[in-house]
Amino acid sequence: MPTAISPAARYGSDAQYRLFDLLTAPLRWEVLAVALELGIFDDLTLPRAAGELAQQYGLDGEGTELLLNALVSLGVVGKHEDSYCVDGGFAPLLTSTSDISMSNLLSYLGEVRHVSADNIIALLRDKQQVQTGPEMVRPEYWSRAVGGLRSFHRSVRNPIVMDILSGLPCWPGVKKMLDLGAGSESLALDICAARPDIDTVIFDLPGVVASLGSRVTDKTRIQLRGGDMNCDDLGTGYDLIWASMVFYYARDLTSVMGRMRRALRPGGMLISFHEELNDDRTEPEFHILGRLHAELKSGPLSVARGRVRAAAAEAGFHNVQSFSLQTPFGQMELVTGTA
Ligand SMILES: C[S@@+](CC[C@H](N)C(=O)[O-])C[C@H]1O[C@@H](n2cnc3c(N)ncnc32)[C@H](O)[C@@H]1O
Repeated sequence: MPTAISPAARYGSDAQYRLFDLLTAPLRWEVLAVALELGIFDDLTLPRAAGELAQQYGLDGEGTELLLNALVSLGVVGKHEDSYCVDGGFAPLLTSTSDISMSNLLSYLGEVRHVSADNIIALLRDKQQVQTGPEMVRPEYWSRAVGGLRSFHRSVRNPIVMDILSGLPCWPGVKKMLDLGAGSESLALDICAARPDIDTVIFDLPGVVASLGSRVTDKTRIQLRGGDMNCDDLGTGYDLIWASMVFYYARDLTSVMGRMRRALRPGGMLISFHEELNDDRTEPEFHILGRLHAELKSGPLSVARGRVRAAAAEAGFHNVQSFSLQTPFGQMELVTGTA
């Protein structure tokens, strides 16, 4: 007998789908954050039953199974015959002992970026009254952020940066470079390992630099320089300046660019690595939403489209060029110029 009803393959409007997806979005993160907090991924490198894990953590058995099923629905854990195991592609990123673990990074970024609806309203009403949230324009914020930045650099960012640097035509000739607003010693260490003939200068705020000293053992190859890029001496004779996600703190970007141009040897290269927003400052979503908490707290930070290129040209850089790159941390713009 043919069935009396013939359901449509897909009901509802795109807008309805989008709204239900937005409703679900925070839960995706909360479930992942719970698993990171409990260290579940470290215990799921081999298949385990929900009951076993519940017993190990002293948790409710039924609830643990619900949580594990939710992790399976996210696609980060697999389930086979009632045993759970972290998915192979995610294992090195989510287990805490892996070299490229993102577990500390995700917890750090979750704290920095996420903000409750109540706190957004409080920030909109009177941000001076809100005691919490990232104050990225204050030097003290960056002294506390070093661990989070280090974990970002090691797990995700440095392999991308090393690929960019080693692809530069000028790279084989680079003997001295500056990592401006480095945030951690991690890139300098990777450069030192790949190219022991390069001397790297790490320039950052004095509080940040002070906390990096103990991690830099080879002080002949890696030099630490504390200061404010707006007014303090950046050093001289660089073949390359790498400036990544630091221009938000330039009081006058053209003037800082001029200081960088003079710090380079003639013919040396500046590389800027920053996001760029569209002219309406509404895209890309990753940067707009990701910065909302920090910007509600401290005012707009993100770099507008063309801003770096224009400042580089105004400051006298030649052959200014721009390249858009897709990265796991959003679309980025690489701007290069020659001194
Ligand atoms: C968003 S982090 C970027 C770190 C790293 N460059 C990266 O790409 O991940 C911003 C960095 O700029 C540094 N910074 C902020 N203001 C600065 C200033 N006036 N002079 C030099 N560095 C500054 C901070 O200490 C921090 O390390």
